[in-house]
Amino acid sequence: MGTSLADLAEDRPVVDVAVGVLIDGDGRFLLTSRPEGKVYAGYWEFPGGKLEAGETVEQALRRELHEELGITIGAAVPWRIELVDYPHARVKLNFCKVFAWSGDFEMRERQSMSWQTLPVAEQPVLPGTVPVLQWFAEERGFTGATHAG
Ligand SMILES: Nc1nc2c([nH]c(=O)n2[C@H]2C[C@H](O)[C@@H](COP(=O)(O)OP(=O)(O)OP(=O)(O)O)O2)c(=O)[nH]1
Repeated sequence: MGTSLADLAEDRPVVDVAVGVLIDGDGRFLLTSRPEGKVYAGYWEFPGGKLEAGETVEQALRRELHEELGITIGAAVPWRIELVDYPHARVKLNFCKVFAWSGDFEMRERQSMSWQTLPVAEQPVLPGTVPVLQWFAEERGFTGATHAG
């Protein structure tokens, strides 16, 4: 039996990522654009980043959102997990809802931020972000396209 490309893809290590879905008092959620110099630069996503050794998802999320946005989050409520195979990596996205934070938003990586509801007006949206919009649609009884393009 030979090894197919698919088998090799399955063997790629999984990179754990903590992703924050910040929701404000009006039910809007925060999207940020990926900074220059990263893969998918300019694409809109939920803020977050990779876990460092020994970190829990919540710890990584608290660190990343402080580093990237200057805020300190309260509790991170685990929502859903998604596995995405990109050409550059195989990522496990640990999405958490966040309803409380303190501090003023600062775009420390010169990214942009945008509070959105459905349908999302910003584009392009990162492929790994699209399912989250669908989960919101299901939760909120929203029908129709969740985002442009
Ligand atoms: N933050 C975030 N990442 C996402 C989302 N959807 C999605 O597929 N990803 C992917 C893109 C990247 O492959 C990975 C996150 O890695 P990253 O490069 O942003 O993480 P990082 O800030 O730790 O980056 P670095 O230190 O390596 O520069 O997860 C999302 O909604 N938010």
